[in-house]
Amino acid sequence: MEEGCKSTLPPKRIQPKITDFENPYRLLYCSSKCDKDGVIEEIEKGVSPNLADHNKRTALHLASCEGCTKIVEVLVEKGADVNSVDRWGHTCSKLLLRSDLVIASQPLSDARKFGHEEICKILEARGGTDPEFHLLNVGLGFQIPCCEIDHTEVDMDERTLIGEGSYGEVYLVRWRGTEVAAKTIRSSIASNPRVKSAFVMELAMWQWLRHPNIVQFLGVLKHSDPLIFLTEYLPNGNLYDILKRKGRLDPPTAVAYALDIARGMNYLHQHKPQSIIHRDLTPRNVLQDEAGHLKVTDFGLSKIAQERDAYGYKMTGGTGSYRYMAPEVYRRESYGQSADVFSFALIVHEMFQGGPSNRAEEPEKVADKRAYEDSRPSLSSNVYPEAIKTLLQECWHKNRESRPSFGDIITQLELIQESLRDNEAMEGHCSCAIL
Ligand SMILES: Nc1ncnc2c1ncn2[C@@H]1O[C@H](COP(=O)(O)OP(=O)(O)OP(=O)(O)O)[C@@H](O)[C@H]1O
Repeated sequence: MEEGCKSTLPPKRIQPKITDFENPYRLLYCSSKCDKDGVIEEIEKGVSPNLADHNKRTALHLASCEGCTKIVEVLVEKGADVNSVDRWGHTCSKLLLRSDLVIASQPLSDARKFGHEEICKILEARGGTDPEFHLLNVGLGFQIPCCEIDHTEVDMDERTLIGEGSYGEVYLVRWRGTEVAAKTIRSSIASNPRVKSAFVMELAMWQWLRHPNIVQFLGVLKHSDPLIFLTEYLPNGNLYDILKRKGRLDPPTAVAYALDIARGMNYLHQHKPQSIIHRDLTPRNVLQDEAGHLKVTDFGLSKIAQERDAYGYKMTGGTGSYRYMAPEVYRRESYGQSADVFSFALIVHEMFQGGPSNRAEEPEKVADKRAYEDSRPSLSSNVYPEAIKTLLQECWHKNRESRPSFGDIITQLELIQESLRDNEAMEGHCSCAIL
């Protein structure tokens, strides 16, 4: 404590912020990470076991997906609703199946989908139920595991344009009384049956994913041409626009945002049986929800962009992704999860900086210099806490094996977040005492 700082007053209370993760995210995060102590700690603090995120995904949904039997036991013991239905209700009751995998919005369905037998038994014993599924065909000539939505349920005439990406336009539409985003895939792209089927297969994978920091996929519009799929609507737009509007973020907000992205990415990388590598993690592919939390979107789709390249289509790098591209990806070498860690570091750097440090330079030139001259953004400004500087240097290390995993990044960011809170509390305490 600083000299002259009296300890007679209680520390100034830090007002909860939109980016505060204490509630409910810690319960949800601990549940998805099978952290039993963390879950018990949160419940003992008074957090409801039925507390849910913006999409009404509860801790039980997450633990059931991840196969965290011990967490499921604790939650049901503490009164968690085994039949809680998320925001999308039974939206995927019409499911396209190739195997006996299922998608649904209830914990039992989540557990069954991932083959967590023991959890299924626990939930069934407590009266857990499972929605109904059907075999359907999306009109591609073969059956694929993808949730299909009847076009009569979405009034495309009432659509509002939100933006445009390299695949097509994105609209705000109403579906069953809820505002959702409708992403269109240009006919020029989707008319190629191979590209279309690659897209739908990626979407099919996306539908299985459920995490508070991953944009929720809802389904593909039946017989749509251009191909249209629905995801949840994130009203606050993307991180690129947020940074353009707000400029540099204060360290607690930047760290909270970084944690959001890292948690979403960790979920993708830990996905079983196959890890999901994003390949195109950029501020434009990170969206903000009403509560101020960030969610990662469009993973896997860049794979198709590469395929499109082979067919003569434009690569996503042209829209700015080059700025975030790992050197090994740019050099067209083999790459893995650590390529996403590299992109993540550049995004975090921008959050502290208020935007890209080399705006004037062509994105491709930037990527080239990173790949062949080991050029990296400057960390000389005093806006970066020391621990953040160290983390960024590790994450954009030229040797990809030296980059940390997202699990490690989360641990480090949580420590940084804690120390920022301590500093804030200490500063508040000191200024109160002095006043
Ligand atoms: N689910 C969503 N909710 C709200 N806005 C969205 C949603 N998805 C995309 N958008 C907005 O629509 C615009 C276009 O998004 P899209 O994902 O098609 O392209 P992009 O990510 O900007 O570029 P690219 O396709 O090259 O990656 C962006 O401004 C984005 O913020």
